[in-house]
Amino acid sequence: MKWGAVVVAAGRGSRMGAAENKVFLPLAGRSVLARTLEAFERCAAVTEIVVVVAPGEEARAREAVREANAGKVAAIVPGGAERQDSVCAGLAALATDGALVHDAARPLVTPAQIEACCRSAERHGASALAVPVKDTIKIADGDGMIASTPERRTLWAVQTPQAFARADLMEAHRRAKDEGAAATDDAMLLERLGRKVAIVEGDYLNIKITTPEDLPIAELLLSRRRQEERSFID
Ligand SMILES: Nc1ccn([C@@H]2O[C@H](COP(=O)(O)OP(=O)(O)OP(=O)(O)O)[C@@H](O)[C@H]2O)c(=O)n1
Ligand SMILES: C[C@](O)(CO)[C@H](O)COP(=O)(O)O
Repeated sequence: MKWGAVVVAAGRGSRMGAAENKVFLPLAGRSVLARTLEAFERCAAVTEIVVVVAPGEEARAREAVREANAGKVAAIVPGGAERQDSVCAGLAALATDGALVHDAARPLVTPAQIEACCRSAERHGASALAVPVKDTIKIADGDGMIASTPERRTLWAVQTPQAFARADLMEAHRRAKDEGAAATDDAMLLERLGRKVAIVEGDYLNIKITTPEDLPIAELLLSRRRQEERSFID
């Protein structure tokens, strides 16, 4: 199957509290978006990338594409009010049968993880990168009291990329829109139709840049990764 990626970058980054969209903040000398695009550019399984940006941020996105030397970027399209709307806009511009969806705000994703999601989706129909939850999770009632404790061994913290047959995901988005269903990730849209999504175990380093402390952590992780790559070559 040919794989294309929708990289969604059209959020506001309100929890980051920066003066600009967090995906354009610098991370080890390049923007967060450029770092993310580099990973997809380097993944052999991906043939095409669509970047979804907030209207008015197209020029900044083009700059990130240049920084990343991302020749696979086929289109930069405007996103919508919610992440779900932005994914939908990206899917419409993608030409491949396979569709990966990824948050621009997860710049530490690796080409190997992207490839693993593609292979798992080819086998199972759809897949999502995730890690086992380490903490004990509580469900609270409306008064801030603990209501119950779900069995931890069944819990996974889901990340992106998530991989689908493009037609299946477009249909799931169409159904969700018609039925007024909102989802914080794309796997949820297939789940609600009773479709299976396979978990691909990723790693805890594929963090989402969400709040200010995430940026220095990502810098540290990137520099450690570079050191490891250098010592492997030496
Ligand atoms: N309308 C939206 C909202 C989010 N995103 C993208 O979806 C990813 C994950 O969303 P999140 O981390 O929540 O980003 P923001 O919405 O930008 O952050 P916040 O919720 O703090 O405003 C990000 O890459 C973001 O740019 C998007 O493309 N379009
Ligand atoms: C898709 C996602 O990154 C999976 O962890 C996450 O759900 C995005 O959520 P957010 O509310 O947009 O931060």
